[in-house]
Amino acid sequence: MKLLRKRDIPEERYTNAFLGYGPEDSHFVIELTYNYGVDKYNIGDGFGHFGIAVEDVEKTVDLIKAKGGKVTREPGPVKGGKTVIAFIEDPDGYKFELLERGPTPEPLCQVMLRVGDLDRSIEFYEKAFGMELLRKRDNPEYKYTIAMMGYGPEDKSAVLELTYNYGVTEYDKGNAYAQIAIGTDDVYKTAEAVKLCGGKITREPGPLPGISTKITACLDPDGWKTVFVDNIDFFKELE
Ligand SMILES: C[C@@H](O)C(=O)SC[C@H](NC(=O)CC[C@H](N)C(=O)O)C(=O)NCC(=O)O
Repeated sequence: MKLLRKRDIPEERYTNAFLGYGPEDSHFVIELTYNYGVDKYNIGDGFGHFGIAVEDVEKTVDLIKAKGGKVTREPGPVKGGKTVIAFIEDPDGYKFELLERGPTPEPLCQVMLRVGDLDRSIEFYEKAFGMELLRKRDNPEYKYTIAMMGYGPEDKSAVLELTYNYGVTEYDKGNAYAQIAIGTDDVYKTAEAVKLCGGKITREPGPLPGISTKITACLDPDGWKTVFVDNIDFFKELE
């Protein structure tokens, strides 16, 4: 990944770094936040992983090992499937799944979150966020079902991988993973749609104090947070 941007906000005592495989105006990126003086967080057990598509999982794992990285699951076909995967962990304990795929414009391809009721989540992300159910796969042998939700095909854009483990309705969300962010043309209409679908607005739509970027924030039925950012305001911020 490349470091795309770093910004320090001393008045709020945090620093951000934005990392990804392409520019922020057209790619999914990871926003890392360092809060002054805080060096440990609880990741909990609800957040799953970020997915990264690579052309050769085995080779990537060798490189990661050579650089002293932590591999938590060796390369091999996913249990109950064919895709070659591996899991690695960053220094803060965030998990990354490496998925073997052909070349893609968006290697940073998944955010996996565990949910307590898959159909409830699918309906929410379809109706409130306008996402599409791209794929649903049940794996009875390993007692889980996944649903891929997104705005474009899995091999070309980042998707949300929702995982339901049979019988598990609640997870500890910890205090480390924060949110996904999605661009919108109208934060006010987005907030209305979220409210109509039973989502909880945690920040009413409007401009952020100090800068004019309009945002709104909400929680899904499991309490996972999403921030919507006005597209035009965001592009201006990047200029
Ligand atoms: C290719 C795509 O389908 C996957 O990678 S699924 C990955 C799979 N997911 C789960 O097992 C989810 C349920 C699990 N109980 C959880 O909550 O994480 C996975 O992680 N497989 C691991 C393996 O070693 O194959």
